[in-house]
Amino acid sequence: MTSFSMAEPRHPAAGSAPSPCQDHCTARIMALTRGIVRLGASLQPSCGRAAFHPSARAPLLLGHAQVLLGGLRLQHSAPQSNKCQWQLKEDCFELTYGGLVMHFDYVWLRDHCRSASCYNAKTNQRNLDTANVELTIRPAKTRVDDETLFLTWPDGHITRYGLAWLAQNSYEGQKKSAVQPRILWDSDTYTNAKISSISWEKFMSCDDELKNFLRNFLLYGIAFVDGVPATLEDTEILTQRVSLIRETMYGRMWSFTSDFSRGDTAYTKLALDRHTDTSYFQEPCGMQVFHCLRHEGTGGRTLLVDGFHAASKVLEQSPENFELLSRIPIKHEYIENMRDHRNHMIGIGPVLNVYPWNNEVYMIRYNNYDRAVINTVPYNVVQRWYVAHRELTMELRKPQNELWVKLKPGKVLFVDNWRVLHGRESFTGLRQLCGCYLTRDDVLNTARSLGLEV
Ligand SMILES: C[N+](C)(C)CCCC[C@H](N)C(=O)O
Ligand SMILES: O=C(O)CCC(=O)C(=O)O
Ligand SMILES: [Fe+2]
Repeated sequence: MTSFSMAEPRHPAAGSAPSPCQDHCTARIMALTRGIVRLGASLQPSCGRAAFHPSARAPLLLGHAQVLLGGLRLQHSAPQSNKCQWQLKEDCFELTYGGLVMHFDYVWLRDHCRSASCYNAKTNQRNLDTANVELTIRPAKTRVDDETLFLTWPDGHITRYGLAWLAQNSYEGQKKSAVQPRILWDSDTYTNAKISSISWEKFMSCDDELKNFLRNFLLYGIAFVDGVPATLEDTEILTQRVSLIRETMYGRMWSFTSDFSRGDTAYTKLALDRHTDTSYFQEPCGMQVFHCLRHEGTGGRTLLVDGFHAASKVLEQSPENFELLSRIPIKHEYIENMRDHRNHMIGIGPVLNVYPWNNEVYMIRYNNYDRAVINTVPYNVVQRWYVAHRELTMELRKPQNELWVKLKPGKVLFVDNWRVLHGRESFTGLRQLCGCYLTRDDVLNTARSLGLEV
């Protein structure tokens, strides 16, 4: 399944300036239109910007395009060049470019005009009032040159679209690629990947190292920093290099031990089965940071399991169970009576949250402790949901999927709480853990600012 495999990283929008790989791409497109690129032949670009060519990102479309190009019946259209063909269809504008057949709704085209009066390029915001676009609008005139489509609208306004821009922003060009590239893992594959921990000094001082750290964190959903001074303050400084801290009812930075100071099993010495945290938030916390400041005793190892890997197995084995887990809304709840007030949190959403256009899982909400009463579906659906939930649980519990680590003072663990489940072994003795939750948007923002395409 494409959505679960490691997809090509996304590339920045190609500008209109010719890129060094353009000739290379053009040659391939010409080859394609002549039908001499074999199905399955790799279109991997030989230069970094070749993703401007849509089929470089979606080589699977190649064979499809060959067939279609061979049998295209063109109406109201003019072949503009070897690599681009278009036709004004009744309900959409059809564009074939770089081996990709795309369909654009006419209102969409008017709405996405990037002219100075319709779009503010300084703020990257739309100026055009979409509500003023006639819903039956059609272009009065169409022209395509090598790299640009020109549409003249009935009122005379002209929109220019880069063909590469259209390819990149079309449904067809987008649906096969993962929004968030990832490498699914079990214990062996993660261990064999030998992702080295980054040292605290490098993490704090070198942007390239931080970028590398974030790349791995986003690909695997976990990452470690070593040699961090074992204090809450230093842990806080560390995390702020990556993101804003997400404050919750547990505080901003938290530090906890088995004193049952809060009404939750986390604050005991008991084992905790694999789970995601804050499933009882409408938007569960994106990332979690753990730093074990001290442990004098036995046990207490941390368990990590790749939830996306387990979900991909369910999809492979029984799509109907995957579907149930991604459709049925489930409630999670946190009820805590504090001395002077009460916390009551409710989060509702499916166990597997997927993007509908590519079935890519972007968030798993799995916490059997905090799952609330199911009353959102009738009993016969509940039955099927339990079957699906069981299958996912079995996957999550396979010993080969369990990565066990012992957190020690100095070793900080980052967990993508939308993906990787954590748990812990029971323990004896004094054990103190500190950490915080991070705002997912800010982690991704930092990653993008360092040049990562996520
Ligand atoms: C991390 N910290 C100790 C502060 C909170 C633990 C929260 C535990 C809760 N059952 C959940 O899974 O969300
Ligand atoms: O004690 C631990 O290692 C983790 C406990 C836990 O699940 C949590 O704090 O979210
Ligand atoms: Fe937890």
